[in-house]
Amino acid sequence: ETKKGSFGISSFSSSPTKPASIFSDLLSKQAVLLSTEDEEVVNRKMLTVSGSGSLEYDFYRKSCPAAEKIIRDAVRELCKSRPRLGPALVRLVFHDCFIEGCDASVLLDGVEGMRSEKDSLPNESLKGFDAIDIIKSKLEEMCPGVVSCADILVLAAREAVILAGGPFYPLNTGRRDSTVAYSDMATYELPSPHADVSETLASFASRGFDERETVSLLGSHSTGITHCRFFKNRLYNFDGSGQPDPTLDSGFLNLLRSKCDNTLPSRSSAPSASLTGSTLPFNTSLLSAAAEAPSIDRLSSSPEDEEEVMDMNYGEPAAEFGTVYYRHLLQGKGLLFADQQLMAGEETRIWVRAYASDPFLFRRDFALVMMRLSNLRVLTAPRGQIRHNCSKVA
Ligand code: HEM
Ligand SMILES: [Ca+2]
Repeated sequence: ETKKGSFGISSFSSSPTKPASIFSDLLSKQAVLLSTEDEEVVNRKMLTVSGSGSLEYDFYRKSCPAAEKIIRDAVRELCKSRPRLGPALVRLVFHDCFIEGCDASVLLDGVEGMRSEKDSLPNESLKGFDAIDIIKSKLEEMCPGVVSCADILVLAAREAVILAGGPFYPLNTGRRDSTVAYSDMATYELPSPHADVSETLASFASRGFDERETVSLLGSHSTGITHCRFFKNRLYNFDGSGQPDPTLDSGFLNLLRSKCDNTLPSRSSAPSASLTGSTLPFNTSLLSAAAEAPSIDRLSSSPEDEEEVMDMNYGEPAAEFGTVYYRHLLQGKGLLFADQQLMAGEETRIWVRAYASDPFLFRRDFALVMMRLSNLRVLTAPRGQIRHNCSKVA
């Protein structure tokens, strides 16, 4: 079992001035397990500097002491039989927190007068909702009406990061759930896979993330899958040119073409057949692509046999979480256009290089940025509510 604090801690500076200095102390050393009390001290110190507002360390210690353990065990258990669940949970927390903060707004079903975020275009391929429901019902049995769906989301995603080989990061709790979904915002403000580097940076800057943080967050793309439709235009018809994206390495192009036919949604035709790749920006091209594509049951635990998907690591042996993603970018082998664009920005390129060559630096930065993501605009009492069922307002 991965222990809290097992991420390379051997010394701790007692009067740190900046989070970064704490983390470099903590994470650039060889792994040494801390005793439980030491862990507690370190976690509290890191949380104090992480700026999570009125959230609290171990918020449920009295009201539902087993909450965090129930979530951790459930995620581990579920991921054993569903290896694709973990990455889906990490993506889910990003799509929640990016839209009006970590308030579980993404989980709400649409009702009369309110469209759901789930049904917005960028969220169409989100999965893992059923897993959150399973975890929530376990918690409701134990302590009804106590643990928020928003806390479940961030804690479940943290566990999934660890299962993917990523770092542990401490999280405060006490988030509350929204009473509304922000469908339009989800449609227009989630970043596009077709965005260039300045669009991506602007999008993350609007949520308070700088270049370095944006590059480190994208390291999440070293786990999970992507559907071919999100990068197919790069293989066959980039920018309407009828040609592939010229920045794609040619061996890599052939590999991707062998996995992703140039037809939608059939798998059977030859890769070089017609040139139907999408060429327009996110809101238009994906609307049509998504409309043609077979719908995927987001609750289903079965493999995605209905539509072509590509492993984020395209089947290469699972290397270290994070590092492999940045090394691929250095080789021109980013899967999404937005991924590869990190090499087109002067400052983003510097961080890609840094993370490709220094796994400890990446783990440190990734832990910090996931803490920041998990604390975006949280709702705390008396605002918000605790839902009983994560897909419905209480
Ligand atoms: C420019 C920003 C980003 C864009 C354009 C983007 C886009 C995408 C796309 C198109 C997919 C494929 C989804 C599918 O085919 O089902 C994906 C997958 C994924 N994304 Fe992102 N993403 C971005 C940032 C992030 C961030 C910040 C995180 C987490 C902190 C994240 C985590 C993931 C994960 C874990 C997957 C794999 C999901 C799975 O296997 O089910 N992404 N992303
Ligand atoms: Ca939200």
